[in-house]
Amino acid sequence: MITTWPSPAKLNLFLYITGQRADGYHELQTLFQFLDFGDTLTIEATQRGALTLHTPFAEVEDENNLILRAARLLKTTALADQRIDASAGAGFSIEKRIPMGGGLGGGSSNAATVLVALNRLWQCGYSAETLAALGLQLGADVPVFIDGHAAFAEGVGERLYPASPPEKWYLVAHPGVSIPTPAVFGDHDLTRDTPRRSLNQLMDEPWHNDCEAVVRKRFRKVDELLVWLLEYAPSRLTGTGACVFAEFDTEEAARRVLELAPEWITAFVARGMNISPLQKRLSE
Ligand SMILES: C[C@@](CO)(OP(=O)(O)O)[C@H](O)COP(=O)(O)OP(=O)(O)OC[C@H]1O[C@@H](n2ccc(N)nc2=O)[C@H](O)[C@@H]1O
Ligand SMILES: Nc1ncnc2c1ncn2[C@@H]1O[C@H](COP(=O)(O)OP(=O)(O)O)[C@@H](O)[C@H]1O
Repeated sequence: MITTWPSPAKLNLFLYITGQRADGYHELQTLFQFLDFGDTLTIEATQRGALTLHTPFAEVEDENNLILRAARLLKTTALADQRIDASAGAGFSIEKRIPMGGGLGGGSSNAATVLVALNRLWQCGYSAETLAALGLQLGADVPVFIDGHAAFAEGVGERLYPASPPEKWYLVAHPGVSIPTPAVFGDHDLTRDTPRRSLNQLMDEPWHNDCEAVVRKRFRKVDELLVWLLEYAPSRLTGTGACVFAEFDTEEAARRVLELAPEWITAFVARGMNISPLQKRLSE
């Protein structure tokens, strides 16, 4: 049977770096919200054993593709736990809409969707907590996509607390550059000592992203994009970039600005969602 699954994008509505662990990873306080915009995965569970991506990416070898890495991880784990046998297989196709390396979490979201969907299709019976722990091995943002609820995250993103920020409309814009996460975390000028605050305190204060200054300094296009957007609405970076978002109370207001966007800007309008489209699909 062929099934289709949403794989939504996320925004980091704020992102603060509060320290650095001994292993070099940065301690964050961040607020995740999903978008009603994302990729669509088509998955066919088979009994032929193989895990196949029918729509390979030009930019990513199959071996490194998070779709197949997530599928392999679930298969290995479920085989060891004797929840499936070696004949469990799957074929994947994806309609990719989320720009890669954009800070919109596309790769992590694809991994989460694959774990959740195969858990259902292969009837592995793992809880969301177990899937999230597995997903964390693939990327810090995978657990929030599995959990499916907007969340305040601490640590490197593994401690999640459900949150319900306003579901605003966003103009999300891509400056045409891809920014690798390590380039930002490795920058000497990065702010790494923002004091830790409670969620209540954070919700009451204006929101920022500690990566923004470094990204604006290193990538002129991101700076130009923010200068342009800030004329119209509060705007900032998501994740470690490259995408930025401007927030609006209505879709019409966001679309009016979209129409004014200069040609070099690729942008779309989407709504913030506190329950992810994947979560909604699961409860259908
Ligand atoms: C900071 C966030 C916020 O959403 O950025 P985006 O990737 O979405 O832009 C994520 O948590 C990113 O997590 P994740 O996507 O797993 O990071 P990776 O690409 O695996 O990290 C690449 C490298 O960045 C550094 N890194 C990453 C996360 C972190 N909290 N501290 C770090 O220092 C590490 O050197 C790591 O090896
Ligand atoms: N299925 C996938 N979708 C997107 N990126 C993937 C995928 N598999 C592996 N990657 C790699 O992960 C990197 C980060 O991707 P992504 O999660 O979309 O961006 P970000 O971490 O900036 O939000 C990409 O640049 C790409 O090399």
